[in-house]
Amino acid sequence: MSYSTQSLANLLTKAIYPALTTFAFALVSLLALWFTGIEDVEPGEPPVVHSKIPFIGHMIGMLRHHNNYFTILSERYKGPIYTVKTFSSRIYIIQSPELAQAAFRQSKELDFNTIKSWGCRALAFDKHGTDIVAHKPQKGEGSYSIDLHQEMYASLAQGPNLLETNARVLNYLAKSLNVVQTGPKRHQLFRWLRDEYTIGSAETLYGLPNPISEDLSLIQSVWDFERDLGLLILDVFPRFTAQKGYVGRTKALPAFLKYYNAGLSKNASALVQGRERAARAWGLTTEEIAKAEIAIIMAAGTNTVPNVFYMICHIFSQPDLVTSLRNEVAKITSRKTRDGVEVVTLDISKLQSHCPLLTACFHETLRLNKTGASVRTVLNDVTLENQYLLKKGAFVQIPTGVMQSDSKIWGPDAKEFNPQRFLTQDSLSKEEKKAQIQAFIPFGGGKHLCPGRHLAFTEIVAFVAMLLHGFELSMSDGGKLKVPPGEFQRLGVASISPEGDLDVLIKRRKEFEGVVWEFDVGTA
Ligand code: HEM
Repeated sequence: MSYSTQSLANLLTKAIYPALTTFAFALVSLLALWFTGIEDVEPGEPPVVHSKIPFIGHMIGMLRHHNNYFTILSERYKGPIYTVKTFSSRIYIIQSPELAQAAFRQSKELDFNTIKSWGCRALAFDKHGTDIVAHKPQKGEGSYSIDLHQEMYASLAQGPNLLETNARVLNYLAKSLNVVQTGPKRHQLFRWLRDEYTIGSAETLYGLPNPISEDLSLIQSVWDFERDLGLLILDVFPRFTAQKGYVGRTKALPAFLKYYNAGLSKNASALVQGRERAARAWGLTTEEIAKAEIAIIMAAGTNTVPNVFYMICHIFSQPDLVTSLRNEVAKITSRKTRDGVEVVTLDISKLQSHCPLLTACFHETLRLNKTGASVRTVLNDVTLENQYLLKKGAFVQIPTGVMQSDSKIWGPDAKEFNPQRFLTQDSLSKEEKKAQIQAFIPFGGGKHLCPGRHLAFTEIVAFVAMLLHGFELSMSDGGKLKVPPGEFQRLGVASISPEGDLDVLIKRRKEFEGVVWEFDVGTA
């Protein structure tokens, strides 16, 4: 044997063979653990649900199926909670309504702020702003996120501020119906609602003038930002990977900056003024305040519009339902002549008490259409309901769509639109009723339950009530409205939008030609 052959043999025996053997042993052990299901989860942690491809399978599944991946997994695993492992990180997926509510209650250990601080990447915050948002206060200490939470929840809670906000948005929506006169108006329904609600929300939240009223092309920017939100949070070359969202946020910034620099926020709603107060108190700059606002105009519109769209489609595709609802709505409207003009007023304070079927249609739309998930991070090891160990650093995910369409909870017609289910809950057993109440989570839950839920109810239900009372809606060929299929549910999207738009005709009902519509929002 020559010297070089000898040293190669030495190298193989001394270094490469042992390394290869160790590697092969590790691989076989990992695969054995994989196939026996005993991966490195601790006793007490929820059971692991495997992907078909070891290690990277769940990652591929999420990239391929986005939100639908959790529906696919729920068909394979029916238990109350399970663990999904991707490399070294774990996600606990909750499928039981009772555990979901328990998780919402654990707001100290199961934290929402970490997720929110990721939003800083989507908003292109630098280190200064991110540090202020992400700061975790010690016991007894204050923070920006605590103050912001207080300001937002106080401004949108039932009371004078909310009445004022309701009045602003409904005044705008009444205007958009008053322009529909005797002849039918043709609209792409989703596009029309998207534009009217985005302009209306901007007027409501920021007053006049505001960045959107000054440049209507920013409506598209807000919706592009929402579409690319997941990719903007990932923040990997967003200029190329999330082109439209990137351009949208880049365009919105100077417009909001101009608004704040001109002192126009003195006209804003209590919500926007409260956000600014908290931001300035904790040292965020005007540029950072302006950067953040695209997220608020997005939060106000991107759930509202798909839900008002599908509520209208479900209702106007069923003529019998339209008749029943018109009877309800007629009870909360009045007609008077004022200064020679006939005015029809809808009293929104009576919506819930006098329109139970309409309210049930709202809930049923949210049940079918609100997807996405509430996500939390585990700050410290915690045991949920004295049973399931959740490890520090993991994620908890509560998939709304899975919970709200589970036939074990909602019955065999769980995938169908049936508003009656919300009117007949009292006839269910105590356990069945409790499961439905706990599984209905369109607005999330616990400390972070959506603060905009009262506003959302009013702006959606009052608008649909007026549309029912005073207008006919049909497809452009005169046929009754269709319910179009929903589009692919991208990760990060919270409510399902339609795959395409609906070409519709809107016209006044004969008996309401020439009247002026208005909403009575009540007084504090
Ligand atoms: C149908 C309409 C709406 C739906 C379905 C909806 C749903 C949600 C959900 C699921 C969350 C997260 C809760 C959690 O993870 O537990 C949330 C948070 C939030 N929503 Fe809404 N929302 C709607 C309308 C609105 C409106 C009109 C506003 C008004 C500005 C708004 C403002 C917010 C804000 C500021 C948060 C963050 C709360 C926090 O930081 O703790 N939402 N919403």
